[in-house]
Amino acid sequence: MEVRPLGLHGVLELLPRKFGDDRGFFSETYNAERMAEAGITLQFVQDNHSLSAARGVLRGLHFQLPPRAQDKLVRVVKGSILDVVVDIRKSSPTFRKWISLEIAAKKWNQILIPKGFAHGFVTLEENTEIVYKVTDFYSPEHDRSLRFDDPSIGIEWPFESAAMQLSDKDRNAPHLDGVDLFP
Ligand SMILES: Cc1cn([C@H]2C[C@H](O)[C@@H](COP(=O)(O)OP(=O)(O)O[C@H]3O[C@H](C)C(=O)[C@H](O)[C@H]3O)O2)c(=O)[nH]c1=O
Repeated sequence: MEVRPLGLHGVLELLPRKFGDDRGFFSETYNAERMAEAGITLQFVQDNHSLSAARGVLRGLHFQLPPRAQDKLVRVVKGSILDVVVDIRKSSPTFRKWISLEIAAKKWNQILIPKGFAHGFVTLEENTEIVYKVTDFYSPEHDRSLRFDDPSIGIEWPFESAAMQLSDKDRNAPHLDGVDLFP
């Protein structure tokens, strides 16, 4: 498995091996030993799967607060997304900084997002499906949303705001200065 550091410390792009033949392909999409060899010893407890029917569906920015914060390992099994990660740790030298990465079934890449980061994505194709592992269970009481177009973060999305489809929760999420964050 290839591991590529991205522009925020601890956020990694992972590329598992894919064995193709005339039947199709086989890939170990998660292997704890391969992860440990890369210094990643997270214990995932829940798998999630979402389908977004349209191109331009934006989900996020979401995170769970401590003590129920989640590390996430995200991949796309159909279609493609522009994945966005924001550092929301007030004491971090990269607080408010964001990075984006295209994750696509065709690229077979994944992104590892540690606790302390808000996560969101916008779909680049219709009928995009993402599957992801998390290191703590869903806790509505600790689930938080952050405004995707907060000017104090300045995320450059590939579509105009009005052209993207969001849940009411996400469309009306608070800005950074109105959300409980990580210390
Ligand atoms: C996250 C989650 C949600 N749900 C229920 C709660 C709602 O009734 C329904 C849809 O939830 P939500 O609108 O928060 O789903 P997304 O907008 O896809 O949110 C996710 O997408 C962003 C990008 C993330 O990084 C998070 O993992 C997650 O927040 O599923 C559950 O039952 N378990 C869960 O773990």
